[in-house]
Amino acid sequence: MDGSVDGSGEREPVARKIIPQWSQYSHQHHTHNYQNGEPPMVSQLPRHSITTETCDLVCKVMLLGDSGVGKTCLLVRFRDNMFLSGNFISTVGIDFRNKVVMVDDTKVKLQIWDTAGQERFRSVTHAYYRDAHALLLLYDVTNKNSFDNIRAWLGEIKEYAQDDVVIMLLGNKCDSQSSERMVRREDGERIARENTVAFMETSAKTGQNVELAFIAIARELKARKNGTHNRSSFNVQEYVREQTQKATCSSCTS
Ligand SMILES: Nc1nc2c(ncn2[C@@H]2O[C@H](COP(=O)(O)OP(=O)(O)OP(=O)(O)O)[C@@H](O)[C@H]2O)c(=O)[nH]1
Ligand SMILES: [Mg+2]
Repeated sequence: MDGSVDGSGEREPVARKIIPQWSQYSHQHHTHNYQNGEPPMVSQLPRHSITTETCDLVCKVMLLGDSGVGKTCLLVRFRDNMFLSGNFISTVGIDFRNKVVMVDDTKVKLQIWDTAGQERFRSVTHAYYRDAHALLLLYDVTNKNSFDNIRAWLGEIKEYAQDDVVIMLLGNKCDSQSSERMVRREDGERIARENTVAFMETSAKTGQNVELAFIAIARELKARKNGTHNRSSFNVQEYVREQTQKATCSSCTS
């Protein structure tokens, strides 16, 4: 992998100063608590307050998908390299974490917004789509319904997000036993192809492809920023395909 840099436990200072009660999850305490028990209003959120600090690029990435598909776990795996096993505590409203990654010589800050998959929070999360540079749309390979809902999610994205938003479809929980699997990899590939979005299967539990998903997004956004985004220079779908094939090949030979 190309040098992902963890913030080494460094907390995101600007956001935390503004609303220190946020983002209180940890391995033992996986909760999403908001002031007065309510998700914050859009205007209270720090998205415009996050400075670029010493980063060359700041990208806003949103995690979307049905409740229980593993959005929070994916974020925690990426940010803290941990897996939140045990009781499932559904996200309330929206939450975020920052992580800085290196893409070649560029320091990219990913501001990752973890949304609640539950229907009742949809109107809260819709308000954030328009500012997102990239969307990671998850389904759970052991939950057919979460896959069937992908078309509806893509419809919402079309309605609320920017036209040029980068979308990546992720079939999460690919660590699951084959008897539990309800969605074949080919089905994920097909719907991604039909909608011209990148695709891979991930596991927040084992970490498989988690870093790759975020790094691919960072690479794509960097290429766009540099104005080098055209078919010949960088294509996120091809990049993901190549990288996942490489990973498969090396695990076959090892
Ligand atoms: N086996 C397996 N279980 C996972 C994986 N990712 C998440 N889970 C489990 O799935 C459940 C839901 O995970 P969450 O990350 O909280 O789901 P979510 O998408 O954030 O759900 P909402 O916050 O309600 O939208 C938890 O019990 C996790 O332990 C995975 O990759 N593999
Ligand atoms: Mg969650």
